[in-house]
Amino acid sequence: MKLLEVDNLTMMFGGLKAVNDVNLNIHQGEIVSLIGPNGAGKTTFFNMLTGIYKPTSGTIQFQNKRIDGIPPQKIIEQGIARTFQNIRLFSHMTVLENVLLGMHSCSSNNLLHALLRTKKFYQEEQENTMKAKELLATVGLLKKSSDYAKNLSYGQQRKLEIIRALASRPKLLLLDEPAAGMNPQETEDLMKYISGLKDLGITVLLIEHDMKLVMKISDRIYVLDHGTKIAEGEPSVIKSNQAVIEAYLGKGA
Ligand SMILES: Nc1ncnc2c1ncn2[C@@H]1O[C@H](COP(=O)(O)OP(=O)(O)OP(=O)(O)O)[C@@H](O)[C@H]1O
Repeated sequence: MKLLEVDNLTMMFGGLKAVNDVNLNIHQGEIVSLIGPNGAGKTTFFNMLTGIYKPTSGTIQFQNKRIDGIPPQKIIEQGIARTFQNIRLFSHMTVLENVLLGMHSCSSNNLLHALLRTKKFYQEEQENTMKAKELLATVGLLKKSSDYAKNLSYGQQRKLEIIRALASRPKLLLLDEPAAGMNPQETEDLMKYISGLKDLGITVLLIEHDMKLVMKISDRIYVLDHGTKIAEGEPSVIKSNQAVIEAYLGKGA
């Protein structure tokens, strides 16, 4: 089943076509990577998928419903969550609180229940805490639940970002350079973790510069260069694609 279908997506900033007429689709259960040199338009593409930017033209359908141009919060509610290139945790809150915040973005607990501190509110808080702890355990962060997010190592903060995104129970998880700044062992662990998300029914779209990781983990890869899609296919095909090699290494490569 097609989970995400993007047709002719374009984003202009003044005269600059940051994303130029891009088509992309993702099937349920796939791990798809979006790669390309610096400035290729990858993050702009994510920003359109998550409602931060309204596309200049083109359409985005998620589970057969148009989502282009709708606000970020509504997109989370539809089942798309993301992490950011620059870590965006609440550094003066605990690890557990950061995950709970991710949950509240999809919680049925409305303001009234929270204000009145109803029984329903407490029940839901308890359930959320349990689920948050279960999620933290999957990346070895349970014992850090009460630590401030700012006191985690860089690799741990990246993991926490992923857990916070997963807390909203997404069907599609967008990861923007999750391995940036990680050491080789942390990257290896992360790769296994992302692969494991498939078994939980989570589909992944990944922006990543670590080519070893991308080639190992991806079912399919899309390549952007200067906003335009220059290649798509399985890792073995992308590896030997001349346009891709030139985009990364320059003409004559
Ligand atoms: N808000 C904006 N206003 C103007 N130009 C922008 C804006 N956001 C991005 N751009 C430009 O759009 C182009 C694509 O940028 P984008 O950040 O999407 O690339 P990227 O592939 O994610 O790059 P990187 O790998 O370096 O993160 C760049 O030329 C960038 O300067």
